Amino acid sequence: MSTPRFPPSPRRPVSTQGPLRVMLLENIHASAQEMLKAEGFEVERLSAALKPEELAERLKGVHLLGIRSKTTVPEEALKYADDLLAIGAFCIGTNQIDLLASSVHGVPVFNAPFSNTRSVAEMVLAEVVVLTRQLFDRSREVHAGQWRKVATGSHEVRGKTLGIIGYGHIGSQLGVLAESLGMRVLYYDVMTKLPLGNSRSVPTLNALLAESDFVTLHVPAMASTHLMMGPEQLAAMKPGACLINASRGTVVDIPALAQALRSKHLGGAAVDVYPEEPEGNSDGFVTELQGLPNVVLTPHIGGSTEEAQASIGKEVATSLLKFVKGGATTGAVNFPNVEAPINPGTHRIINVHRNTPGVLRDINRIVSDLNANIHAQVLSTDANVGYLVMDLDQDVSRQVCEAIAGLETDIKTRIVS
Ligand SMILES: NC(=O)c1ccc[n+]([C@@H]2O[C@H](COP(=O)([O-])OP(=O)(O)OC[C@H]3O[C@@H](n4cnc5c(N)ncnc54)[C@H](O)[C@@H]3O)[C@@H](O)[C@H]2O)c1
Ligand SMILES: O=C(O)CC[C@@H](O)C(=O)O
Repeated sequence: MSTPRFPPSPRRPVSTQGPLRVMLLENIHASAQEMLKAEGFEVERLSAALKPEELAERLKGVHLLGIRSKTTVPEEALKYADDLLAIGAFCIGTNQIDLLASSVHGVPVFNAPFSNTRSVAEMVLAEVVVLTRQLFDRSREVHAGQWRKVATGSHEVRGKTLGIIGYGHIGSQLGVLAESLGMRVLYYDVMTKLPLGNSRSVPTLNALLAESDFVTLHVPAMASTHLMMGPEQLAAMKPGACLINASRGTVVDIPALAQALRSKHLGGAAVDVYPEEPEGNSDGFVTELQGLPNVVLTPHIGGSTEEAQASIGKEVATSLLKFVKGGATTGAVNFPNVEAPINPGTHRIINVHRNTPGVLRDINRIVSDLNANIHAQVLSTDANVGYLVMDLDQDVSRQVCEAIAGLETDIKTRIVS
């Protein structure tokens, strides 16, 4: 775990006077824009990702940032984003964001942990059939005027074994769908998971690779999953087996996969995610896998269905609104989770501070010196930051807010009135 680098204390509350500014990147669904606009926010919606330097520049004065998987949010982009209240990752993966830096800059990150999982599971199931029947190759041939009616190497999926690596929201749904086609389902996960249907967990990755006709990856991008399918693991797969990766591009060693396909050790592959992906739809793309037989290449569209995107738009916009309006951090992936009922007739102070001893004492001294009455106070901390939601009498709330923002330990303070 890297050491947190706290920004200098802001000395002033975040200004939330006037309409809040929202920047949505990467073609986030219009459902999010509609919800945020309905609250009176100024919403700018762009179709592509921004490079970190441009992002840093354009984040000045922005209160809410919405991204998907292509926008990298490094610490540098957060340094001058003094007004940034929260980031919405309109997807599942949050590996593109420096979560520690966001947390110590007082910026919670919200994602959509379930909304696109069914879409991914359906696409992967389709790919199992497409690969075993070599449908894309046959289709390409007929498009080119070639008639190759062959059965060799084509199989039914009934009775074949699907090996799922990562039995989370996607992997477990996929297992249930695959059983409905008569497949045998094995899974390997680092956590103990409830097997659904007749699926069976195996104790090691190698045990899964040795038995599976199809191996599909559904793990997050993290140090322990980096290149987890390398030359050794690919060699451990059954001859003629197919590999599917719709998780993250860093999980599979692409040159090793290309080699395993060229040598015909593997019978095919479907790849949706790549170590480096273009930022927008007009950019070109090159991978070593292009042109190989029985290889399905898709442009990171596992979760790209209208149903999933509309639902993600609403889910993440709802989290952002609950945070802006009441300070709720439930579901934030990098922040202490707090959700306090609204106290009508009070003003709510939202404060993020360095988690060092004595901060609550200092804050309560300010409240007491200003003779303010506390109606509610909820504090939750993690290793780096403390997150405080406090409801006060309206007449003193602004003074209290300004005094708290002046504390050495302060990271971000605002008032919701
Ligand atoms: N292609 C797409 O468009 C698309 C869409 C959605 C999600 N994704 C990717 O799919 C990933 C999985 O999504 P999910 O919703 O199922 O996540 P999840 O968190 O529900 O499940 C991930 C599972 O992987 C397991 N795991 C972690 N490290 C492992 C390891 N080393 N070996 C085996 N298992 C391990 C976890 O214990 C967990 O059960 C996401 O993190 C995201 O990167 C891609
Ligand atoms: O929509 C995207 O950009 C990412 C989809 C997927 O990889 C996710 O993490 O949810």
